[in-house]
Amino acid sequence: MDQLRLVVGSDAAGLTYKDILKADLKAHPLVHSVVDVGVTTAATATPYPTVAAAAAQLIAQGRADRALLVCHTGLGVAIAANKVSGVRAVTAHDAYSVACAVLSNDAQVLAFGQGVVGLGLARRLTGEWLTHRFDPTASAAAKVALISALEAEDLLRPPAKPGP
Ligand SMILES: O=C[C@H](O)[C@H](O)COP(=O)(O)O
Repeated sequence: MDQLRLVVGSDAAGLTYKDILKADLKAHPLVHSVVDVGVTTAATATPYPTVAAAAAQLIAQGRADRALLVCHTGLGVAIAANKVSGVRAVTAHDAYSVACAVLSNDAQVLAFGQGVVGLGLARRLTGEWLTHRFDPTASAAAKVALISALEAEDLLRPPAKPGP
């Protein structure tokens, strides 16, 4: 199984978990590298969208394979990461969802809530997450391609106003 180039990031509310999970990841045989986009101290006020965008952009640029993001709930970092074109981010706190996020949705970003999930479970889920790989020949791929098509066609843009 290929090693993964990872990014980790958090706001101050997710810093404790982010640093522990980062250490776990750096020691894992399925991990090639870990880039930390911050924050690095509890006094750092960088807001969660800024951190999430920095991590997601590394993925969109092809400089990382996956990101693990932590905030208080795991919700805000996922919402923000999903604003970066080509990035699919989910919040998941159970093993089945973590597996399906990769196998079904080809999500590159996993988000945890430090205020939601226990540290032991977060560490276990992180280890399991590393073992999952999306199969581009699976039927799920066509549905993931539809997500990409939504971005490419910019279907969320308001329709042009009719002419006079
Ligand atoms: O989703 C947002 C996160 O939980 C964040 O850590 C806390 O955000 P808030 O301070 O805006 O509630």
